[in-house]
Amino acid sequence: MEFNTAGLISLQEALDKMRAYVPQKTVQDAESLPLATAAGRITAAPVLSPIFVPPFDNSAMDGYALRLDDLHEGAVLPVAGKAFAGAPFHGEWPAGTCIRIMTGAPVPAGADAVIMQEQAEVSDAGVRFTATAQKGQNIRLTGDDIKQGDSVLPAGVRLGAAELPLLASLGVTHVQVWKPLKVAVFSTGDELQPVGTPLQEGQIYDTNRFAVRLMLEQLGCTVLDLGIIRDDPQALRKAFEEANEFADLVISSGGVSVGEADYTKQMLDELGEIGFWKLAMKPGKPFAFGKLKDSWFCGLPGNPVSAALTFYQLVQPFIAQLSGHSAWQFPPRLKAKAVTPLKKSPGRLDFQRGIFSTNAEGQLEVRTTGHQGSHVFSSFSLANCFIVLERERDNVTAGEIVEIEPFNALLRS
Ligand SMILES: Nc1nc2c(c(=O)[nH]1)N[C@H]1C(S)=C(S)[C@@H](COP(=O)(O)OP(=O)(O)OC[C@H]3O[C@@H](n4cnc5c(N)ncnc54)[C@H](O)[C@@H]3O)O[C@H]1N2
Ligand code: MOO
Ligand SMILES: [Mg+2]
Repeated sequence: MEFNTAGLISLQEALDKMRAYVPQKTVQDAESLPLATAAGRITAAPVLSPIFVPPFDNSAMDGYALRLDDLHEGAVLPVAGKAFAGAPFHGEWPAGTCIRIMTGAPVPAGADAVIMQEQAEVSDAGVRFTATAQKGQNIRLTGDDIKQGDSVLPAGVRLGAAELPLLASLGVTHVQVWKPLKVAVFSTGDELQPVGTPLQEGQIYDTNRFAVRLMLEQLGCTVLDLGIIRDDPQALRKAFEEANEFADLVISSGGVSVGEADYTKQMLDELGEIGFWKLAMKPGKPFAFGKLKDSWFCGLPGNPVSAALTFYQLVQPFIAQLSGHSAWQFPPRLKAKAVTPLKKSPGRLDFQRGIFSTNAEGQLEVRTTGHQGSHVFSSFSLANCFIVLERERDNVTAGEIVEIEPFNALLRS
């Protein structure tokens, strides 16, 4: 049976509405951190290079630095000195001689080229070259890679293993980054028990808080975990108020649908304002977004697959925007051949969990992880992508081309 989906907003409308709530960041939101503690943070301003890279002309080869004027047929050039990386040559360099030079060593003033030692014959008289040279050959020029004052990283990028070593290579000691977002999280449900507690009749373990907390930590947020809150309006009001007090963003799970113990939407209405509720998306139909007194609010549905999926598809981009992570984007969607049939009824954009791979012909293909119920979390742990099926389409037969969205590091680290 399918629900009546007429009044549901699309995922894109929901994302647009959430984006409209994102404020402009100000200088108070930024801080300066030493490089060693800035991993995972987002740049708040472009980083400019304080130096030229390389900082001086240097040799790309182990060989001999020379003046091209001295390089005539049959010439034998005595060695006038040596230049090492870290120990430049500073002596007299008479005409008609060359300098022994190692890779990375500063090129002595006046040298036109470096000839690699494989193209040199050394005797007591000096060095005879077996190849000619072009002006500038094997010399890495000052500022070849980066000029002093160049912007090497824009604002809005996350600092990781590709970015921080670059800044270290420039001698940058501190970097301007955005302060981490403070996020409060709680699960709601009388049936929920934390891991480590024996289950009584009708009880289950709390999956969602574990999933949400882990993803928040990966996104670089500072997390306040308020635990499991009973399906009781008083207890919920207290949790909402405490969360709002601490956090920029409050995330709950469960109680967001229409059952007699579902109070989330009512709380949001009483304590703040509802931005939207209910999406044409599967899983993840009941999802509440809005504003509390001092924070934003996202109410994830209780079913674990729905909670993880709505976090991934809606909350993750919202957090990226609130965190100033403007370079953030989902991995691009790809076309793949479905090698298993997929069940789908029209009405909601469907994010099924799939496993994609390259077949013997080099084409992408995708298979279902099996049972797609929103309580079946194993469908997530087996998968490496979403199979994205448009809102109004129905079943997919094996052999059809479908769209897939590979998981990013949040789900596949
Ligand atoms: N009459 C209708 N019923 C339901 C509708 C609907 O449109 N009309 N929508 C269904 C859909 S879709 C979803 S998704 C769920 C969402 O329910 P709630 O957000 O109200 O969540 P609960 O009722 O509290 O729980 C649902 C389900 O998930 C389990 N759960 C809850 N929290 C956790 C947790 N932290 N860890 C693991 N499992 C959790 C809970 O035990 C329930 O089984 O509503 C449908 N109903
Ligand atoms: O959206 Mo519910 O999340 O389909 O199970
Ligand atoms: Mg419910």
